[in-house]
Amino acid sequence: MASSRETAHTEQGDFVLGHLLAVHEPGFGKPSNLREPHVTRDGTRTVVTADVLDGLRGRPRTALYTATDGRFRQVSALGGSARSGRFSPDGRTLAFLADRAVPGVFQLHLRADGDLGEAEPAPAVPGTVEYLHWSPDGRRVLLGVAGLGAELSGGQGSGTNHAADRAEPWFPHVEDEVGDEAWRSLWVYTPATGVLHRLSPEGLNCWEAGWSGPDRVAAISSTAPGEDDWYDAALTLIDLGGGVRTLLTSEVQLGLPAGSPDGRVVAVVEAVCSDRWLVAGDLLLLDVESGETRRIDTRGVDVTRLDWIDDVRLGYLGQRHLNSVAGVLDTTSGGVSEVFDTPVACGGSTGMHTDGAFTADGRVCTVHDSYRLPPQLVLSGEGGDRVLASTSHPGTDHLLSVAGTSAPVSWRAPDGLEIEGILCTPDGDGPFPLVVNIHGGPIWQFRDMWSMRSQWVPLLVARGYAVLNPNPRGSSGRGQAFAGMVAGDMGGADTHDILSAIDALVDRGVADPTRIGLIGGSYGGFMSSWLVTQDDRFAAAVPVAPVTDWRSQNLTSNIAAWGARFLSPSPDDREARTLDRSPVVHAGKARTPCLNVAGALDNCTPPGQALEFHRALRANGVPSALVVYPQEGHGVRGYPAQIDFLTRVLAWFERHMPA
Ligand SMILES: CSCC[C@H](NC=O)C(=O)N[C@@H](Cc1ccccc1)C(=O)O
Repeated sequence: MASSRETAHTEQGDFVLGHLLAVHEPGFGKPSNLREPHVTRDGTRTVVTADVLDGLRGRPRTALYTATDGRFRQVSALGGSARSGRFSPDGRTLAFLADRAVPGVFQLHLRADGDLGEAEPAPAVPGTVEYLHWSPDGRRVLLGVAGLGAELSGGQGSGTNHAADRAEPWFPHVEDEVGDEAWRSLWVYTPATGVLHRLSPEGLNCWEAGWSGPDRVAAISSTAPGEDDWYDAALTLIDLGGGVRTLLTSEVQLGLPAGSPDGRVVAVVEAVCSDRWLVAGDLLLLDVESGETRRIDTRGVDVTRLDWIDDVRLGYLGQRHLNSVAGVLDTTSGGVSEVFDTPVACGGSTGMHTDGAFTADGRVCTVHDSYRLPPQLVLSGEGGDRVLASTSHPGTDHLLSVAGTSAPVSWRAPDGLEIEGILCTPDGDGPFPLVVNIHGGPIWQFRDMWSMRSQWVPLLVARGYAVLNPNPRGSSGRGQAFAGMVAGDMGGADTHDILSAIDALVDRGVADPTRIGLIGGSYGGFMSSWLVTQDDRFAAAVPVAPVTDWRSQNLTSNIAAWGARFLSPSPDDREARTLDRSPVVHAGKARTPCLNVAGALDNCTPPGQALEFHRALRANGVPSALVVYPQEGHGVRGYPAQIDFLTRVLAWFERHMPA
C-alpha cells in the first residue's frame, strides 16, 4: 500500500501512470469526450463541445469542433476553453461561449458565415455565461448568467464559481448576507444593434431558461439563489419588458423549459430529482393563454432533452430502461414517432444524460458511446446512423485491449421488483473478484457508456476485477414511480436491490463471494459506507464524497433541505430517520476496511462526512484510511490528484481482495 505521503514508485502507482499515459497520451491536444451536440436545421453543419487534455495536469480544457469529411476540425482557435456552440436559426451565425479574457469566466462570442477572422466577443455580462439560446426569429441571443459567487451543483464539482480563486490565501471564508454575486440572471443580446440588456428582475433567480416565441422567455426560477432553492423552483414566463408570470409549480422538480417558436405552448419536464440539472422525467405541455397542462405519453421514456423543430413538432430525447430514445411529438395530435431506440448511450459518458439536436426533417445529431465504443458524433434518421467523426485513436484502442466487455444484467430484488445494471468483466471465466460501483444522485442511471464514466472501472477490469454498475430503485429510465421509490427511503429498499445483485452474480458463477468490494461517489459514497454497516460480506470499500452522518450533513451541506426531505417527507419521523440511516451510527457493526475519500472544497457533501466515518471505524478497530484532496470539490477531477486517487483505489482493493 502506498504511504500517506506519496503514491509514486509502488507497483500500482507505476501501473496507473502507465495505463493513463497509454490511454491519454496519443490523444493529447485532440477531442476526447463529446457533449452538447448541435446541428443546423438543414443538417449540413454540426458543432460539438469536446474535452481536450494537453497533458496529465490540471483539468481538461474544452474546445468546439465541427465534423467535415469524417474528421473533427476545431471551430475556434481562441485561447482558453470554448463550449456551447449554437447556430442561428438560419444557420449562418455560430454563437458560443469562451473564457479567453478571464479563465473560467465564459462570455458570448459570435462568428458569422464567410467571416474569415476569429469570432467577435459580445459585450461582457457581469458573471459567467452558463448557456445560450437564439430567439426563434434569430434576432436575439438569450444568456443564462451565473454571478461569480453562485454555487455550483455537485455535478459541476460543487464549490462556488470563481470568487474563491480570486481571494488571497490568507482571506477568510465568509458566510454572511447573500451578495449580488450569488444570483443567476438572464440577459438578452441583440447582435444587429450591439445592445445587451438584463431581462430578469432583481430578486428572481433564474436557474435555466429558453425562448417562448420571439418576445418572451420561459424560465425555471426561484426567489432565492441558494442551491437548495432549486428544488422548489417554478416555471415562469418573462416578457422582454421584464414582466413575470408564474405558469406552473410542482410537488417535485421542473426543468428543461422550452417554448414553441410561436410562443403558444411551453414544454417542460417534471421529475423527481436529487441534483440540479439532472432532470429526467415526464413531458408536460402548457397552453400559455389558457394555462391548460397536458402530460404526454412518451411510452415510458424519461425525457432529458427538448428541441422544438417548428411550431407543431417537438423533438425529445430520453432514457427507457437501459436504452437511449429520440422521438418527435406532434403537439396537435399528441402522437409520438420514435427516431431511434438504442442500447448505445447518446452522450452519457460526459453529458450525464441523453442529449441531441434535431434537423427540420427529423434527423437527430447525437453522440454515440458505449463501454467498447469511444464517443463519436452521429447523425441518425430513417436511413440509419451516419458517423460524422470519431474520437478514437491508439489510446482508445489500448483501453479497449484491456477493458474487457460489458453486458446488461438484471435480477430480482427480495420484493420481486426487477433491477437492471451493466456488468463489466475481464476476459476469461469467473468467478471474479467483484467491485460494485454505485452511482450518485441517487436519481441518475448507468447505461452502457464509455469507461462507465469513471476511469476506475476499466482500470479495475484491466487488473482482473468484474465491476457491476447497478441501477437500484431511485434510478432514471424506469419512469417517475421507480425514481420516486428512493425519496423518503434512502438506504432502505435500494440496499436490498444491491445485496440481491451480489447474490445473483455469486449464484451465476460470476462473482467470488469472498472478494466483494464497493466503490461509489456522492450518494454512491453514502451507499458504500452504509452497506458495510448493514452486511459483513464486503472485503473492501471506497466511499468517495460520501454522506455518513445525516445530522451534520443537514447542518453543513448546501443541499441540506433536500437531504432532510429525501430522508423523510414527514417532519415527524425525520429525526429518527436522521439517526437510523446514518452510517456513523452503525459503525460498530462494520468490519470492512474502508478508504474514505473527499475533496476539501466540497460544499455538497463536505469532507467532514468522510472524516467522521473514518474516525468512527477506527474507534471500532476497523481498518480505515482517509484521503482529502485540498484542491478538489465534489469528486476528484484534476491531475495529478486523479493519478494519486486511482493508485490508492487500486492498492486498496489489491491489498484487501486481490484479483
Ligand atoms: C452521476 S451522478 C451525479 C450526481 C451526484 N450527486 C450526488 O450523488 C454527483 O454530483 N456526482 C458528481 C461528483 C462525483 C464524482 C465522482 C465521485 C464523487 C462525486 C459526478 O458524478 O460528477
